[in-house]
Amino acid sequence: MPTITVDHILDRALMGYDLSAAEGVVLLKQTQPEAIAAIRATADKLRQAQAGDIVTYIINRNINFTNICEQHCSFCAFRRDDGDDGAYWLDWTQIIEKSQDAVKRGATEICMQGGLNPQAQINGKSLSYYLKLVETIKQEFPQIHLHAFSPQEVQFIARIDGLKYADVISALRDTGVNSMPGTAAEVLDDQVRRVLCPEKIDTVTWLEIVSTAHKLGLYTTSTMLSGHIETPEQQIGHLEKLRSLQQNTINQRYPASITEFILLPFVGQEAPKSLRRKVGRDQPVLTDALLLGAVARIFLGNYIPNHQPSWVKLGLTGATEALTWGCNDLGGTLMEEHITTMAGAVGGTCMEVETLQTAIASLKRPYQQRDTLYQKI
Ligand SMILES: C[S@@+](CC[C@H](N)C(=O)[O-])C[C@H]1O[C@@H](n2cnc3c(N)ncnc32)[C@H](O)[C@@H]1O
Ligand SMILES: Nc1c(NC[C@H](O)[C@H](O)[C@H](O)CO)[nH]c(=O)[nH]c1=O
Ligand SMILES: N[C@@H](Cc1ccc(O)cc1)C(=O)O
Ligand code: SF4
Repeated sequence: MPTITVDHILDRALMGYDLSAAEGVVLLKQTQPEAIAAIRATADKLRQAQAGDIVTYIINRNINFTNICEQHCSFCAFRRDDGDDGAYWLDWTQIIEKSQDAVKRGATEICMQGGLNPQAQINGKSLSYYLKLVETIKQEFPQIHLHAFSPQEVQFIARIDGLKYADVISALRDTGVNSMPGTAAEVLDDQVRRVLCPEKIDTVTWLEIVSTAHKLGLYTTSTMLSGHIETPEQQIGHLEKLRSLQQNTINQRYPASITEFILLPFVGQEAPKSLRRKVGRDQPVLTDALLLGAVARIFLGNYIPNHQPSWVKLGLTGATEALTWGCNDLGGTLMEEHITTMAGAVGGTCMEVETLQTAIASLKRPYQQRDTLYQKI
């Protein structure tokens, strides 16, 4: 594809037009340095117009309450069977201690997700267990924003208890969940999902649960697990589904929407052998993640203004570089990270506020602490 086509696509994007899927694929397939530089520059200009120069971060803590999981996603090094080496399930005291420590260290958010543990029930009800998790944190720390439970976890509860997704989400919201992570999206393509996560919810169900959350007033994030077996066409198909969902959310005037897009490059080092062998590398390819992040900004930015790289997966240097490829947020301090660290990620498990600030300042951009919904703090 001649560069003239790329220039034409980028010019139209700068004028505010939405990219078509075919145009998105053209951008992703570029290999010439000049074309890639032009894509980066366009993503950076759109970032400035859509989100401004300030780079945000959040003081938050991850709590992964258990890694015991009934599913077997082919990318996941975190899951264990009950009784396996390294299997864990936090008790209520540990949950309170971690929350207390988070609050003491200035966290405004707890980001909570876990494995799908069939034993996590109270009086035979999965929902009762999850509500107790929420209550345990919220009774002690009502001020903390609880960002919790992926669409897959919502479906797990609904399936076990025979409930509608809306009933599960309303109950979680009424008990103290304030927003939901848009994880379990992986790649929204059922052909890819058959290899990556055959036991997970399908594409339509992920979209349905996220849309239901918005209808019920819960903001969500959105993610993509990239850099494994997916094609450029499937990557763009994923972005197209997120964009349509957000457009519909806006058109229907739902009370909440997607706050941000987070690219999650696959870490293969300790991932189950079959996928790791198929992918053939241990760590993400930074240049691939940067280009895909830039195309995501161009493709989604009219509707999803905030884009975050993952310092856990790319390292802080890689994530800082992504701030010049369309990203405007450096994510959270996290305090602890297990999921990708167990997969062999090199980025670390915790960031000090000063470290994030120094990284942002190295680009001569201003920094600002935010809350989960991107309000300044
Ligand atoms: C581990 S799950 C936790 C919540 C719940 N068990 C679920 O699957 O929805 C959270 C997300 O971590 C990401 N993740 C897991 N393993 C990863 C890996 N090896 N590299 C990058 N991201 C990974 C996936 O995108 C996954 O949806
Ligand atoms: N929690 C993890 C993130 N990012 C989450 C953000 O810090 C935050 O929860 C979000 O911006 C909502 O405000 N990224 C990872 O790679 N790994 C995590 O565990
Ligand atoms: N970043 C996601 C949560 C997340 C957690 C763990 C991961 O490995 C990846 C993503 C969100 O805030 O919505
Ligand atoms: S990604 Fe989530 S559902 Fe899949 S195996 Fe890991 S913990 Fe379980």
